[in-house]
Amino acid sequence: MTKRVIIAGITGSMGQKCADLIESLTDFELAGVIAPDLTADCPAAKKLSSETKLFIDLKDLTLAADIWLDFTTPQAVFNNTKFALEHHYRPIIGTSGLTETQISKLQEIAAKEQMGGIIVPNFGLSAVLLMKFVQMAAQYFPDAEVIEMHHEDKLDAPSGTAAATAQLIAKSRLEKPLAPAAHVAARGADYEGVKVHSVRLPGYVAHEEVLFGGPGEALTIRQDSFDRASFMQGVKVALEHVSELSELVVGLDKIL
Ligand SMILES: NC(=O)C1=CN([C@@H]2O[C@H](COP(=O)(O)OP(=O)(O)OC[C@H]3O[C@@H](n4cnc5c(N)ncnc54)[C@H](OP(=O)(O)O)[C@@H]3O)[C@@H](O)[C@H]2O)C=CC1
Ligand SMILES: O=C(O)C1=N[C@H](C(=O)O)C[C@H](O)C1
Repeated sequence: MTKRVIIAGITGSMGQKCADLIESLTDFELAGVIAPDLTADCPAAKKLSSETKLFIDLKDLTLAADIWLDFTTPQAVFNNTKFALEHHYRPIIGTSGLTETQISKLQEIAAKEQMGGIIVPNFGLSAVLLMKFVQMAAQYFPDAEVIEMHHEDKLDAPSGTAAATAQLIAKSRLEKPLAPAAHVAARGADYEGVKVHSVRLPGYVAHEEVLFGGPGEALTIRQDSFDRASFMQGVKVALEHVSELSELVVGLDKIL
């Protein structure tokens, strides 16, 4: 049966790419889209089928749909996900910026509503694998720092991927790091004792490097998204499998 999808953030870079993806898939249709400045004559709306409903505010959104695909902003994502769960749209959340406390709260709501869904810090396969590999490395190299590099339009820092990577390193370490955690700006932000450095430059898309250091040796793990196309296979997998989830999970590896 065809699954009906709502895209939140349709006027953005990822929202646009996801609309094209859904258009190309036979088992999915774009039932509705939402963005605060959306108008019927804006370029994002003009490309859509006349069947797709346009919304600018959650309070007006009443629609029969199966899936909520969110690429909005760190400010909007918590309320959007809550709304999706409470209206029984299965959330696929690509937007960065959810804190651990917010994720726990959303997982509680999902359990109460008996809804499954997925929060994906990064849909790129190279980033999913990087996050697997860093967990292994952190068991042997407790000293690690993360450098994330993104395009100049990225609003938030550090990236959701870097925050998730730092948390995975912190959880996987078996010993305390040796390096002192000096709290000065030049040493980066501190995520559970893992330093994270954010770079914003034109020409970049989305990149992450994790440096591990030990006595007399070092290990570097790096991934690069050179194009947003790198995220679309992961979005497709999430669309295909989100309905199999019975809780709100974090990470694309949960359904790969
Ligand atoms: N998980 C992953 O693999 C990836 C995640 N991302 C994340 O996705 C998010 C979006 O990225 P990107 O598309 O590049 O960003 P953009 O800034 O291009 O798009 C964000 C869009 O969200 C819209 N928006 C803002 N508030 C709301 C709201 N309350 N409801 C609906 N729409 C809203 C904005 O509209 P307006 O401009 O009118 O405010 C804008 O169109 C970011 O958090 C980014 O980090 C990005 C790439 C991959
Ligand atoms: O804003 C982006 O571009 C990206 N955001 C996500 C993040 O914050 O980690 C995923 C990817 O890095 C691209």
